[in-house]
Amino acid sequence: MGYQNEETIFALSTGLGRAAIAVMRVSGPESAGLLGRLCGTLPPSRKAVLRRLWHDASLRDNLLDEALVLWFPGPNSYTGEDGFELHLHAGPAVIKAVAQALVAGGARPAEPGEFTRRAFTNGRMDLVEAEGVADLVDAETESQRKLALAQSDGALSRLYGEWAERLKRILAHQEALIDFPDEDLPEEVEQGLLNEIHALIAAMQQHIQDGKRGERIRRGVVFAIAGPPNAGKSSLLNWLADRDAAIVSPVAGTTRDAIEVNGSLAGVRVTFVDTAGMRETEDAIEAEGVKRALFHVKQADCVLQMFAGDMLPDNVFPGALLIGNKTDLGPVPAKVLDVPVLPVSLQTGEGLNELRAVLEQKVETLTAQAASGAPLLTRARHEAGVKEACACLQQALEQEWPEMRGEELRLAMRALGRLTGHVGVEDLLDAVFGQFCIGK
Ligand SMILES: Nc1nc2c(ncn2[C@@H]2O[C@H](COP(=O)(O)OP(=O)(O)OP(=O)(O)O)[C@@H](O)[C@H]2O)c(=O)[nH]1
Ligand SMILES: [K+]
Ligand SMILES: [Mg+2]
Repeated sequence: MGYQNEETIFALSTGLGRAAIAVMRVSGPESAGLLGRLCGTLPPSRKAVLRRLWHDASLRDNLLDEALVLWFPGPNSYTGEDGFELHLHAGPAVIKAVAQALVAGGARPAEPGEFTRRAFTNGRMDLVEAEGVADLVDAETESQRKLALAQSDGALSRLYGEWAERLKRILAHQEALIDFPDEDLPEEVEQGLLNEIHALIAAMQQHIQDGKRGERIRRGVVFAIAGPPNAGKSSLLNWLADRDAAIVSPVAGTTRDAIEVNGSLAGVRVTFVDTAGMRETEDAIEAEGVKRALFHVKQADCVLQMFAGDMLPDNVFPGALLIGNKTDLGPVPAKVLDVPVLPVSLQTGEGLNELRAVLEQKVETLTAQAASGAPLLTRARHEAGVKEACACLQQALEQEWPEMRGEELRLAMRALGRLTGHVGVEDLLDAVFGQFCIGK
């Protein structure tokens, strides 16, 4: 992309707070000068060396710290520019003094995500990989880590790149049909081209279908707990959270606002949402709670539908796990409306181990790897891009005129290009990089 950043930036790449070591990261054209100013001479490339850091080494003015220094000359650095890292003693006064020395040398503090944005600008990674880096920084569970690592390592980008290559070949054939309309190109050329478009559409549709799983891993699997008042929904939430997250009381209609608790099951991030008991009510606030409950039921990946004792539900939400609570007061039926019931007692703990196993199983099913082993899409942005490309290909199949078909194919190509950031993405960049922390 050939675009050079004039400014040299710096940021603390480690978190603030009491720690032994803080890593200061610097990138930009003035890096060599700055590092020389701090420690005298440039250390060897890509080797950790111990150096004294001065406010201005040439003057032996104000010793700041003794630190490990790493010099990363471009273009084979994270950002593609010259850069270096200082592994400082993490005292706030040390960090502040080094930051002041960097500013005195002409650098400025980095914006959130600016290092990775420069890596993108300098062609060191594409947009999908950059998003993978952001997810890796945020990863809390094993499955999030694996997904983000594969993505930042380019697995998803390679899949989109492959599709772009296939599309390029289709376009080339299409152009041949346009350029030689009256020559006797064999029928097979056109049929082969249509077959290829069909195959690509099928691959994209499969990817979109599998995609829900990737997104679930990234943002977590959401369970909504729903049912009539006093079924024991908040009691269930508290057990799942292992703390008193929600108020439990014998008063029907205790919970009004939806209460969310995060945790992890089977190595996957999960969110449980406790909701207001569903019933007809005159109370305006409770009615609002019921409305919110229905909203969460709709949004959830899976509904935990509770009832107590013999207050059987007269409908079951699609895909819901039915939980029959308060077995200590009497038995619950094995099935309701043909859906098996998980019998539990939040009071005595009966059935809770079995319930946990069922929930783990559910999480595994909802986030299972695609059968094809293909990388999963992880964001609504990817889904929208692939859907757009797919829609253009479907449009292409409808077109009688070769020129019109060619135009739809080019639009599909653009949609794929925007995904990885290879075409016209200026407006996208702030959205993608704004979510990073400073120093990445
Ligand atoms: N005997 C018995 N009581 C239970 C059990 N689980 C919950 N309870 C009691 O049932 C009452 C209602 O429990 P909650 O957890 O507040 O029920 P809820 O479904 O959240 O109720 P709302 O928020 O009002 O919709 C409380 O008094 C609980 O102590 C159980 O397994 N056995
Ligand atoms: K209650
Ligand atoms: Mg409640």
